[in-house]
Amino acid sequence: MARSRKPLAEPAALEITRPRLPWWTLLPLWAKVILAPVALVWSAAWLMIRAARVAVRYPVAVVVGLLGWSGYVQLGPWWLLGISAVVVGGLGVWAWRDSSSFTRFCWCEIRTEWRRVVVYAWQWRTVMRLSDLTKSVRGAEFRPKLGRVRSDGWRDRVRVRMVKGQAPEQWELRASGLAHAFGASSCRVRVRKPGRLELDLVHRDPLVRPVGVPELPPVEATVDLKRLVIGVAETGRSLTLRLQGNHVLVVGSTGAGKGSVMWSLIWALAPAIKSGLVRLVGIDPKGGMELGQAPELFDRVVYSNGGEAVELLEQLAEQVKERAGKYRGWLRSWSPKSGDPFTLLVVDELADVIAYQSDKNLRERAARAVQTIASQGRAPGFAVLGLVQDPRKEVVSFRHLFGTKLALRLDEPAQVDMVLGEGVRQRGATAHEISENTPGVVWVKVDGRKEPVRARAFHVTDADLDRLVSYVTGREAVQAEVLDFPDRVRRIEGGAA
Ligand SMILES: Nc1ncnc2c1ncn2[C@@H]1O[C@H](COP(=O)(O)OP(=O)(O)OP(=O)(O)O)[C@@H](O)[C@H]1O
Repeated sequence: MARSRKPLAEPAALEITRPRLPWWTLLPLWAKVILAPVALVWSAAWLMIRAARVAVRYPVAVVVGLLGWSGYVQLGPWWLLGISAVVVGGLGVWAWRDSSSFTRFCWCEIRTEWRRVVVYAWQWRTVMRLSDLTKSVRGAEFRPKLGRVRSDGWRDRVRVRMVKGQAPEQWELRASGLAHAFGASSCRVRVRKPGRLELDLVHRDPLVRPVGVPELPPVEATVDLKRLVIGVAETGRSLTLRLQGNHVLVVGSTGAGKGSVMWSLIWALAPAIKSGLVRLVGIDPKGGMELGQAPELFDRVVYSNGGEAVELLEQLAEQVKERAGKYRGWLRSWSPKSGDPFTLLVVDELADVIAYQSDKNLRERAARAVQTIASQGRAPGFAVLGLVQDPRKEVVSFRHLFGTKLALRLDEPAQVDMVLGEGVRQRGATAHEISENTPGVVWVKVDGRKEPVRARAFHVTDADLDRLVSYVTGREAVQAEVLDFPDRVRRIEGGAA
């Protein structure tokens, strides 16, 4: 039987892409000869730039490597070992005698270089691809460039050059994934300049420990009302608040530490309160649970949200107008030479006064007065410190009048947006994630500054408040006498207990 020679199936067309040769291979030989020296110089310059970049990014590794190599060549292995032991010993003594300067100038540098190589440079390409932050156009891949890395111990600051056409919002959406990929607990995205970002990859919270109040300054110390130190930022710098020409809104759930922000501010004002330069006026609708701890510091304090509180607010609103009239054509804004005291109005639960008051008339009068003080009081030397538990619309409708907003621990992400404004949470201000174990930790947003700041207010204890009262009044604080509970024997002897 004749066997058919026909194949079972037609072979498939060969489907391979034609190899793309570099453009210069297509040049004629004479052009290659002419261009060879130019290419050589260009390659040498490129190599030198790469080497310089490595030296800038890894100075410790490069210097140690070069010194080690030249020591080995010139002196031999035993000398090199001896010198290395002496250097390591010297560094150990430095770390032991002055750990802060050692950490700052030496350990930080070593850690930075190590983390750059091991964590970021090593995984960069994979993480960028898996996070969908690369772009492919006609077979060419465009990848964000890893820039300078700086490791501060508790966070790594990683600079990035974005791919053209990319937006910071794309990075903000992927922040959580990036944090997990690089083994961090959170990632914040900051825009440095067009096309350049800085990622804050946070590993641990530097604010877990409470921060005690600083020593009270001498009574003659001058107080800068534009820079009052009320705590410590996570970067280790002081957290300052501006009172002159400003109003401050503090929002936090119950037990979040609103009291510590308020008392830290009053602590910073102490010399000015003593000298009469600053006058405190307070409203505490919770019956004095907060301001009642140190009423001696206040010029006037009301412990309700009723008629008395509303009258006080209206008096202040009237004073704002009077002062504005007095300063007209004389002073542009309040200064100590006006002879008037700078007035700080502290309202412990602002919502109780302007929103939850059941009497509609009182509520509206209070809201009108607070609005007058907040909108017209900056220049004539009035500031409002409003503390709020519940950032609902009725309260936060006043938000735009407060130049500085502080969000302590909040219950939901939406509340963060209500307090700090849209987009601030995406930039990292996750006040709803503050732990219940760290009262006093706060996100601060100042109008006109894009980046929010995370910090912890000083922890002002009852003993500190007693010291503050003695400092301002010059009298010893009166301590309540704690009596022993009568024991059983005395009760029987004396009849009824
Ligand atoms: N900055 C701080 N550092 C350490 N502990 C703090 C700090 N602030 C407050 N605390 C502690 O947290 C607890 C609650 O603080 P605080 O009463 O100030 O909260 P609050 O927000 O005013 O609460 P509430 O709304 O119920 O009045 C207190 O036990 C206090 O000692």
